[in-house]
Amino acid sequence: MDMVLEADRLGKRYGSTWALRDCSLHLPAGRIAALVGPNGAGKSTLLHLAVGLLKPTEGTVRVFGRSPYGDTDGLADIGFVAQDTPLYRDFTASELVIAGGKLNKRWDAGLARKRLAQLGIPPDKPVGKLSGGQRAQVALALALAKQPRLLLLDEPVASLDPLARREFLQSLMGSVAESGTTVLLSSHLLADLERVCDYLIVLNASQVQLTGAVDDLVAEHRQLVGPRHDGGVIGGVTAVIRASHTDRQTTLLVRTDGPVTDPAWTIREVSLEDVVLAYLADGTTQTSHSEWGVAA
Ligand SMILES: Nc1ncnc2c1ncn2[C@@H]1O[C@H](COP(=O)(O)OP(=O)(O)OP(=O)(O)O)[C@@H](O)[C@H]1O
Repeated sequence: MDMVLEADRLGKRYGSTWALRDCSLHLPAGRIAALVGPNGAGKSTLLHLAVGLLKPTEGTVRVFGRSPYGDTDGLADIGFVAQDTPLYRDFTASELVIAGGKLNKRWDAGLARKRLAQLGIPPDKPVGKLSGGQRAQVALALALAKQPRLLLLDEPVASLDPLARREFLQSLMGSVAESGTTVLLSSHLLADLERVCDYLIVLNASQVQLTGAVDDLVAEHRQLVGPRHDGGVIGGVTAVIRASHTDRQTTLLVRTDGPVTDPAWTIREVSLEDVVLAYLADGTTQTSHSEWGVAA
């Protein structure tokens, strides 16, 4: 399997604060990957390291096998839309399309103009006077015109209303399906991500909590509900990710490696959102594996 992005024990420190620590992950080619985590988890830091805007403090990151920091040639393959879609606000969309052609070796100005026309975005109005949603679409059109092999988007839909979000994500999916571009997209909007992403990276407090193909992750996790249970081996369960109790009942979100056959438990399938929220739960609700004597 071709890997587009590989991080090995990657870390970035600002003064005494680790923004990202011990981050090891890979992103296979052709995926649309969701990068999720609470505020301050390290998502933007990971994206900035991947595009070469930051130098790792420790460990390595490789994009298409190259170390991005200082590698200006490698930039031709990477499209990046930073948080809040920074654009030159006095420029019109048409002017930005022309400027992009002068700054990039590979540039499909026709594609950008066609996208903007399809979306009804006025080409001759300064982008600073467009709506937030229109600006996000201009930024995406410019990033796609670059024909990147990897597209990094930092919270691209944060400022959009639900309809604009849906349109934005649909147009993104349509474009990358045609081109085969790999996408890594950070967002807090789990329901949106569940619709468009087939790969997941969960960061929390500067560390990777979970990574893998969405279908596999959803299939491997289950919710168990049963009589109050304060620990012990459960056959088929490799990890208890989250446990909550009432006086009589215990609810667990677990990772499995086979069927859970104990009839004491009612077993339910989970959504991607259930899985992500369980991994993001704080230490007071997360249960260590040893406490549960998890079955090997
Ligand atoms: N330039 C900087 N100087 C000092 N600390 C920074 C800097 N940039 C980020 N940090 C810190 O690094 C940590 C990770 O920040 P980062 O912006 O990567 O998080 P994030 O997951 O993108 O957050 P958000 O969802 O709020 O955008 C935070 O604790 C943040 O305060």
